[in-house]
Amino acid sequence: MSNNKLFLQTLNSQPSDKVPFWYMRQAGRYLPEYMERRKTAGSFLDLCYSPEFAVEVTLQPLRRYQMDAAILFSDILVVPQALGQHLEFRQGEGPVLTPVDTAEKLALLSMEGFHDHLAPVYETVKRLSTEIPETTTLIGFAGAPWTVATYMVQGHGSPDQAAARSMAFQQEDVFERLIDLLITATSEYLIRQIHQGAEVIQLFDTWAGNLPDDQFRKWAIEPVRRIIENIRAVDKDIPVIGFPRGAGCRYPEYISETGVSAVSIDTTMPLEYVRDNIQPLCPVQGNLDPLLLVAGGEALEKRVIEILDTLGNGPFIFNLGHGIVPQTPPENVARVSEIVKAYRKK
Ligand SMILES: Cc1c2[nH]c(c1CCC(=O)O)Cc1[nH]c(c(CCC(=O)O)c1C)Cc1[nH]c(c(CCC(=O)O)c1C)Cc1[nH]c(c(C)c1CCC(=O)O)C2
Repeated sequence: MSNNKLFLQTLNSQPSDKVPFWYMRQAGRYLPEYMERRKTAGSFLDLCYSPEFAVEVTLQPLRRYQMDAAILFSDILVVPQALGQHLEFRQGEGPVLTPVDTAEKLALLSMEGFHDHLAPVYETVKRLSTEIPETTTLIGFAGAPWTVATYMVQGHGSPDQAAARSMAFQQEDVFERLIDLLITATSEYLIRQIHQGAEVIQLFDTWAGNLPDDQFRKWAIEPVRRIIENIRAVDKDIPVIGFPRGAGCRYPEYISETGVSAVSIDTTMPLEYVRDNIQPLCPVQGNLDPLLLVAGGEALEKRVIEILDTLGNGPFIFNLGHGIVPQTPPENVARVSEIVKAYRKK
């Protein structure tokens, strides 16, 4: 293992006096150089399927802020697209898919052609593994099955994920087959990323928090447990960061049941609770509010220090509690990055 990588050291709970950092959605529309690239690349999905562009936009934030980790530039919804579901990203509207809400529509999806469709993503990972700086860790990722299913069933984003939650109650057998397909597809997708050079995997479960407790176990914990089992059968040491956003007091159960190596903590989690109840279980990552990063000023600096002082003495990766938003001033990201880089554990 390359022990000159602070990020990997921290994930392995090895002591260090510095705190590694990166930001969810660190590549994207808040950067003028991203917008410039996007103009020539065509649509957002074209950017995801062009290794040349995807490598370039992955590297853009690193040049500005020297994060400890680079995350593959892609999207969680390339998986349903590779399974045969129609997907577009409409300007100002986000993702639009043809809903998969019946057994008949589910039967149209398959693993045939799956890896061919995703070949450009694998190529991007391969190129990144040699192009990122030596001390930077490469993160591969996928959406967790529950969150991906919420978009697949509803056909677009929604505040309450009602279509998927209803389907899980009303057509449980069909919904379970959809989740099983996603477990297989996601495991294979991540194994390929690992083979091409991804050193850490993050599983994004953005909508996990909306599930009642028994459903949380069934659709957020169990699928992630199975994916981790599958990928560790191939690479027994691969670190996996879980992000069950909104899990609240269910974080400890999520950690012990899924086998994640670390968790990403959303903005709502109280720092002292995390320090006392979660950090003893595994390294944590988080949890600055992306909207405070937009607001900037003294309140931002104060909160960054508060997070570092509370969590910095255990294994900790500085990050946001959710992704960077497009209106974020790049100079605020620069300021926070400087504070974290200069910080030393006491
Ligand atoms: C739910 C989800 C999606 N995608 C993702 C999630 C889980 C994390 C989260 O909750 O933010 C994850 C994601 N999406 C993107 C990345 C790339 C890596 C990174 O820099 O973090 C990652 C890790 C790029 C993206 N994914 C998207 C963009 C913006 C596309 C553009 O350039 O117009 C980027 C850079 C689009 C996207 N993709 C998705 C939505 C709902 C949208 C539209 C909303 C929006 O526009 O921000 C699905």
